[in-house]
Amino acid sequence: MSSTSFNDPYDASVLRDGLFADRSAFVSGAGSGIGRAIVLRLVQLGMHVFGTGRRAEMLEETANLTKDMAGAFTYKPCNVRETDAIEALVREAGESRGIDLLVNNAGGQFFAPAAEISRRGWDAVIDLNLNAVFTVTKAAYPYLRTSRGSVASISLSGVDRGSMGLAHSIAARAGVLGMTRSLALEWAKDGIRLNCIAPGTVVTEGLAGEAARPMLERLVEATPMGIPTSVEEVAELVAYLASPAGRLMTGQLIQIDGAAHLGPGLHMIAAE
Ligand SMILES: CCCCCCCCCCC/C=C/C(=O)SCCNC(=O)CCNC(=O)[C@H](O)C(C)(C)COP(=O)(O)OP(=O)(O)OC[C@H]1O[C@@H](n2cnc3c(N)ncnc32)[C@H](O)[C@@H]1OP(=O)(O)O
Ligand SMILES: NC(=O)C1=CN([C@@H]2O[C@H](COP(=O)(O)OP(=O)(O)OC[C@H]3O[C@@H](n4cnc5c(N)ncnc54)[C@H](OP(=O)(O)O)[C@@H]3O)[C@@H](O)[C@H]2O)C=CC1
Repeated sequence: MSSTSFNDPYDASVLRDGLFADRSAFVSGAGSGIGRAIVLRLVQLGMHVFGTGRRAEMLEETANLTKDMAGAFTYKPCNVRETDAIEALVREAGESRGIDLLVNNAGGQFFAPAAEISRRGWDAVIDLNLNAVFTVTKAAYPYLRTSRGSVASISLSGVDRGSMGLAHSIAARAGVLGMTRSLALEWAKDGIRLNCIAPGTVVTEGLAGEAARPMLERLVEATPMGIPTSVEEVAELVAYLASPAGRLMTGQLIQIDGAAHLGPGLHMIAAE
């Protein structure tokens, strides 16, 4: 186990300043972890980002962090599982500035063996990680068509091979991957590109709240490269895919995980 602190900031920036001047993004789960890092990088690159999440105070903190940056961040709290409300919010953002980039990042689950997942628990995770992604993506379609924009959906490393303790979440993310590939075909004629980005272990508040430190150490040890994924490198990949360099990237699953998905991998670690 390396002595690297789990969440040291990592300078992953390779894209040029001003890259996204006059461009707009919609980011869900913008108040913490990976979503916040994505917002910060996009705003740094000049974008106007509209963010959402349930907790206003977290979104406000993200806003404070963007104050001196080139672009801008505005937000409104919303639960992505409330279909009418989130559709209205996407419309509001789209009508005010358009949407060049949609980032489906809000998500999460509880870790449990499948035999202990109730039907309500299953439905809750599918609702958050699959149904809401479809709702938001469909609501953004008219604006993405106008901008010939792109979509990045945050997935999970191991989505293509299964993961212990995560049957519900992997099923949902595999659904998003299928949706992404299908829409990459359907919407190619509109110039819209859609990709899934699958991080390995990212030591955000969200994961650290679930797993004790020894579990985090096991997660990192199960990563062949022995390094957790930083929020900054996920953010840079999102920005790259939205940039002109990503012009032909669509329908992809990109696992940014230090080879965790190739095994022995995170997918074999059971919740304890
Ligand atoms: C611990 C480490 C294991 C190792 C695994 C290795 C894999 C590593 C890589 C994975 C990396 C992933 C990281 C992340 O995703 S970080 C983000 C983490 N944060 C979260 O996930 C929090 C988000 N969770 C939620 O928002 C909610 O839990 C959720 C949407 C999933 C449900 O919300 P809701 O409010 O609808 O839920 P309720 O409380 O009303 O419950 C609904 C039913 O679900 C059942 N439930 C809830 N928790 C559990 C549990 N822990 N075990 C079993 N069942 C659970 C609950 O009982 C309800 O059902 P019933 O009414 O039938 O009881
Ligand atoms: N950390 C990790 O190791 C990995 C994480 N991921 C995925 O990356 C994404 C971001 O996770 P991460 O940053 O780590 O964890 P966080 O818990 O910090 O982020 C989840 C974000 O989603 C928001 N969110 C959750 N439920 C809803 C909802 N119903 N409506 C609106 N917003 C919601 C939360 O905000 P609020 O609570 O205010 O609503 C929060 O900002 C998730 O999809 C996660 O599953 C994927 C691979 C690995």
